Amino acid sequence: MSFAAAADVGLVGHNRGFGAALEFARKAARHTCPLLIVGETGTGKDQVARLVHALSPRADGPFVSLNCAALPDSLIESELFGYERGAFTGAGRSYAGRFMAADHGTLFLDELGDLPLASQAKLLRAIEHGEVTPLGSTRPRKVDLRIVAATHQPLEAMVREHRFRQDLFYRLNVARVHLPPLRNRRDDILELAAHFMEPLRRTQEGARVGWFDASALNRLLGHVWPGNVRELRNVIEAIFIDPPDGPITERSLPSYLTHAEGWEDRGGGAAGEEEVDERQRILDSLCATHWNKSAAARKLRWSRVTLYRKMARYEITPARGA
Ligand SMILES: Nc1ncnc2c1ncn2[C@@H]1O[C@H](COP(=O)(O)OP(=O)(O)OP(=O)(O)O)[C@@H](O)[C@H]1O
Repeated sequence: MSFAAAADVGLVGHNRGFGAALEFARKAARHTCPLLIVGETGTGKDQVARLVHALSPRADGPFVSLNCAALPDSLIESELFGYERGAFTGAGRSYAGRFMAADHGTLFLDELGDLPLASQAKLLRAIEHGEVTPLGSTRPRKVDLRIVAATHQPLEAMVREHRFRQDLFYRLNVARVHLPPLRNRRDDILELAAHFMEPLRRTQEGARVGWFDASALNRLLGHVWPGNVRELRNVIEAIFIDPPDGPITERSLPSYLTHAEGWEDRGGGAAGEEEVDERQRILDSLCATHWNKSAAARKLRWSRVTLYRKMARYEITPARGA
């Protein structure tokens, strides 16, 4: 990955699994196929979506985002597809909607797993036909954009439980970036901490803050980080509310960090990383060969049987028609 490009949108980290995910995102950025970014809350999905847009041929076009969890079901469709004046009570003027606003650019659908089932069907139609029909209109409008979607929810399981449409899942799961949780990339914690401290050090008070002492370092490196990078950023900001003069000790850390039990590494972290790497390599080869599994298997120097076995293991679903 060109880390310079990642740094352009403020992405920091040299962990192998994270680097492999960014590398795949960078490659996928050049294509127009939809991209699905998965990862726990606070792992950087929004940031990666912006990176993909910035590196894409549509970089000069708009980047428009919609958080599917932030709107009530009744408003999602009018927000996505727009409406005509008088389409419903209160529609005093027409509204183009986010799809049209993202024309020639990227539409980022955050928290895709929260999109209501009825809207999922309309979204699929809009993607497949490249057109949207605003509420209250019968005239479809052409739109040319790239969809990047993100979710922290297990979409495969939601498909099995009929909570997410299988056809939309297949349409969006063509290229997938998995961002590892911070607990599986603890080698990035200190670099990220330094990154978040840098602007805070620019004040007179902040400039006197030193680095973490040994006990504070233990706390940082041993914490589970359920809120991932966002939680780490918040912890750093909290330290600078009443900044210490000199090294940062345990006393400067939020109390929940020093009272919580540390995370027991049972070897899962390293294995998790390797798995993320392998999954990315498989997706990379499949995307590069347009999901031709014989060609992808050759690229990976595996037999087709091995590729099928690994695809099943990592729940990699073939794109429709592949
Ligand atoms: N690799 C990184 N380098 C620097 N900052 C990062 C990185 N990853 C995440 N952040 C920062 O952490 C915060 C959360 O990131 P972001 O909003 O992209 O996460 P997310 O996965 O989209 O979260 P959510 O699922 O809750 O929407 C942001 O302030 C972002 O700038």
